[in-house]
Amino acid sequence: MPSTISEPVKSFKVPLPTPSRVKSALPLDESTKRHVETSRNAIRNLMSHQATDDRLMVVVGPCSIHDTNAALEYASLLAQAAERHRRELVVVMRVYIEKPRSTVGWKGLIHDPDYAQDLENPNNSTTPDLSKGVSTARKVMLEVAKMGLPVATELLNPLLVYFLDDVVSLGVIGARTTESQTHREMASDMPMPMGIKNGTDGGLKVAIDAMKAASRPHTVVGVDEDACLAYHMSRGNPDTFVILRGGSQGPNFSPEHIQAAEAELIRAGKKPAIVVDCSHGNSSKDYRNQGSVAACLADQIAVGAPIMGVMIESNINEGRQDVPDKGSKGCLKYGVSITDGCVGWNETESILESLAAAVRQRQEASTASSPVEESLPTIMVGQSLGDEKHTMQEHAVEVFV
Ligand SMILES: O=C[C@H](O)[C@H](O)COP(=O)(O)O
Ligand SMILES: C=C(OP(=O)(O)O)C(=O)O
Repeated sequence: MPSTISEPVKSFKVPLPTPSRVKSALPLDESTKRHVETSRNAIRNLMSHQATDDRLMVVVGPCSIHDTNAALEYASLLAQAAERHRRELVVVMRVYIEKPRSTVGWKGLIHDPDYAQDLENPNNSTTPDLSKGVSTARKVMLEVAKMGLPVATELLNPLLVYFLDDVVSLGVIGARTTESQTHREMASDMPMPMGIKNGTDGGLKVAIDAMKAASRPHTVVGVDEDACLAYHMSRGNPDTFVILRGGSQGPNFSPEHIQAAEAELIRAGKKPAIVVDCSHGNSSKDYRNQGSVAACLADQIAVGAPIMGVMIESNINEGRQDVPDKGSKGCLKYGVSITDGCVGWNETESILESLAAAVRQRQEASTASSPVEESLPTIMVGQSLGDEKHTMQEHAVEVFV
């Protein structure tokens, strides 16, 4: 007969350092701090369709990071590509150190920082090790940021985000937590722009509800400098946008989906800033489809669709591998995802090329058709949207004055 557990949880057994201790041990230097601030502002500008920045954001990188050496090799390839395309693309690296699981599975570097090393050493089975994980995750993000790449990550555990919030340029709320009040409270407290995915069923309303909730102040529970539970009022985060990632009802990256999403955002009084994920529900969870999704998005971008950014799951080598058991020496393939399948580096480069070419076309078209009014509906929309008595162009004028 199974024993019944009815005792309440009395205490947590393994202490974690406080976020402020880890931040002081692994500080942001002044130039990295400036880089984080500049890239957050660049993303904010893209969200508000500033005429001063007509580039496309591309959030690209591994589904998850399990091997920090491979992650940094990937980052150095990406930093060079970002430099090549700096006139067309704002390249942000996915540095995903925590994974939401549909049921169970590997939960990410922050829980299991020694995963790759432990595989090589059958006597070493020390995981999970969150104390080390928070520092390992912070170190890899700092390294990526120092290479000049803005860091994007899914903010999953609302207590762990405070170990990383100063180094992340773009936070994401994933499809499994978009409807969660705790995550909306966390988003309202974050100092960076936040992308909010549609729900796993493809529903956009939960993401728009999350944007509305995150824009307001909330009571948020965290820990103080002495590791005691505490709370404060968040400021409210006005810088949120939706990420269309498809879902169980199918993909949502077609021109009709983008137009419908734009209309829904405007009806809800939100800026029509839309990022589209080429992976997940939009690729039917097959990484080999990401290239054709990106090609369809490039066609739309070239003719001025209101797509502010694109997300791609990419790694050094393509595909995925099952998580080998601890001690399976030599089993782990280098630079291959242990979560979702990713496109490899060569394909990533050609996707970036084609997105950059689409942006050039869009830039050329907008320079050629200079009358400002013609391009107003998609490039000048301000935060005061939502009043249906106003036309888009009137809103644009409000933003200008
Ligand atoms: O992005 C990664 C996965 O899609 C997400 O973590 C869910 O994975 P799972 O359905 O394999 O658990
Ligand atoms: C888990 C992810 O995405 P989603 O929330 O869309 O499933 C992800 O981008 O890693």
